[in-house]
Amino acid sequence: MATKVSRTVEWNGKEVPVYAMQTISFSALLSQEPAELEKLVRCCQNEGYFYLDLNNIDGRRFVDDYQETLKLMHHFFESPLEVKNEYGLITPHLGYEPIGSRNGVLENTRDGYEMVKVSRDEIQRDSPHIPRNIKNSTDLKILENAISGNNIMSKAILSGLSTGLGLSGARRFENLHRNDRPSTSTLAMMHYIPSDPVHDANVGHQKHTDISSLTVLFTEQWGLQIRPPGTKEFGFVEPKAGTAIINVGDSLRFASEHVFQSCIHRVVPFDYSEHRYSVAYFLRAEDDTMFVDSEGRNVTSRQWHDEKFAAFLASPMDQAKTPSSLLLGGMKEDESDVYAAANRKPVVVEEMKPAVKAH
Ligand SMILES: O=C(O)CCC(=O)C(=O)O
Ligand SMILES: [Fe+2]
Repeated sequence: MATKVSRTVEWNGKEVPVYAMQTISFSALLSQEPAELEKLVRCCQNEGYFYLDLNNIDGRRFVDDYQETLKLMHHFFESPLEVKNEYGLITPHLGYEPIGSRNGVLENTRDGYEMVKVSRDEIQRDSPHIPRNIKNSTDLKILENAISGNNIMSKAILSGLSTGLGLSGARRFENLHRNDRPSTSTLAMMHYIPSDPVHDANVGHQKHTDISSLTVLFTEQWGLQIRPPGTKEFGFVEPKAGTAIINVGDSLRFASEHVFQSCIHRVVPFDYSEHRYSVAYFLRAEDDTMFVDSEGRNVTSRQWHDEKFAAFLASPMDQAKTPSSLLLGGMKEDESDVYAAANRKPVVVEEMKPAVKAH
């Protein structure tokens, strides 16, 4: 099925597609309406992404939670770097990553965002490990609401997919994502700094598929681009008020026996002068879930997470040596991507090491 382009926008000196995305109603999903479940299954099989419409009585609270999270993020990111680095990156799914911890979206750049992650397992502990500048009881409540709300949305989607595919009992996808089992599920809060792709050393977010089973993303700002299966170029995802952007990640692709599409995406500077904020919840499978990965290997969910995270953090040289099946979860691109190299004046970028704290 050909992917539809809803319109084009001018970006980087040319007209670029804005990809049309299906919308799934959270309300219809809760009632498991058969037509909605069929549409949901088709979205995951054909494209690997969709909007989740939260403009209804059950969904609006999650949009409100996102607004609260945004305020908390401003407070966190506007604190001095020493305060943020004091928390550091405790484990790959918990902690702070400063700007430039990973490769950027263009050759010879490092990334243009800082990120703080609070994991679902951590927020449930008696004294969770949380940065001290977002740790009062109001902050903890905001983080708990965001994590539980995103968990509820993503579980409703998993449940709809299981029913839509006729899976029962232990074969249902929810059964690989039980709430009381250890997992790397986490809430990632991101702040992208203004950047000019031609001159700046820190630009965007590298091309990848997500490690997760499902990603629930909130953002009000442009910048996210996807590369739908079979298309020849990246195009924008239009942010829409009252909706979350959902994409399938590698784990659900593997759990579906590689029938669902894991979404190839990246983040580019849209308005070069803008600070951009996004919140992604990564619902991940229980650590010891077994999958067959894109190379036919038997791996646990945790192993896939750890290997792919190491590839995310690897230097450009080391990353070039890892198979593309790791960064792209076995998804194929039809034609090579010219933006990454063509838009760059040759610059020398000092390699920056991520601030990973030993604990
Ligand atoms: O910031 C965004 O819009 C997407 C971020 C993303 O792709 C990720 O964190 O995996
Ligand atoms: Fe992503």
